Amino acid sequence: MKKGLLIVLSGPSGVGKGTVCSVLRHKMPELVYSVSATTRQPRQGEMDGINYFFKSKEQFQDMIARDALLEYAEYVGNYYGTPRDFVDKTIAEGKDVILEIEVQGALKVKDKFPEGVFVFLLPPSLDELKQRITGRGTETTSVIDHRMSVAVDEMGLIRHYDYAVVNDEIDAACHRIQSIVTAEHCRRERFLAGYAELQAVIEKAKA
Ligand SMILES: Nc1ncnc2c1ncn2[C@@H]1O[C@H](COP(=O)(O)OP(=O)(O)OP(=O)(O)O)[C@@H](O)[C@H]1O
Ligand SMILES: Nc1nc2c(ncn2[C@@H]2O[C@H](COP(=O)(O)O)[C@@H](O)[C@H]2O)c(=O)[nH]1
Repeated sequence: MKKGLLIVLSGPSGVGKGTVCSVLRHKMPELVYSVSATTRQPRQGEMDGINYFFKSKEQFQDMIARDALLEYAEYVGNYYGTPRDFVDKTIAEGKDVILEIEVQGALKVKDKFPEGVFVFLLPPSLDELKQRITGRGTETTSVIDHRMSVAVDEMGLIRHYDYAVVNDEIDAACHRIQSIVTAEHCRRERFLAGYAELQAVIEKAKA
């Protein structure tokens, strides 16, 4: 069976990964979202198993020891990781999976899964990025400052990605990502049955 795509949406904190991903999931219901594990405390309204699998540090370390994570990273004082089995199983079923993860983790996925599609979401400017993190109102000033300094380092890693998408307008950013997914499917089609048939026609014409 044809395997699904692994799409990795990454970028600095506050750029809008979560927002874009949730709009994208409405626009592309066929896209399967991978729920991460984290040791961070739930924010108001977040639900276990929906937003994250909320774990204690011991539970998270046990997942690492069991090799149950495709990747994990420590980010601003907490651990975050992608459960491996869900991703493997879903892709093997031919469904496209989207991961919404930070930059260190995305680069680890790239090592293990180079055929993935790596998309870096960019803010229109650093000022706008700070306003978005601050405006969300979920972090203290010191965490915001820490996330901003990490963001600047992360942007230097954009060259490792396949695509850069500016999140100026949510719908426009989603549209760009939809186009990328469509293009990647078309790119992979060239190795499938139609391509083999085309080769046979070319060989026959040449004979
Ligand atoms: N295109 C946009 N224009 C204006 N505001 C936006 C846009 N995209 C997202 N936002 C706002 O920016 C804030 C941060 O967005 P979001 O939480 O999705 O970012 P994130 O990249 O997932 O952050 P984190 O990595 O910290 O979880 C939110 O308040 C969101 O409503
Ligand atoms: N490496 C990973 N990063 C992840 C994962 N799940 C989420 N994240 C990223 O962590 C930061 C902080 O998230 P927040 O919910 O505390 O704001 C953000 O950049 C997420 O994209 C994961 O499984 N692995």
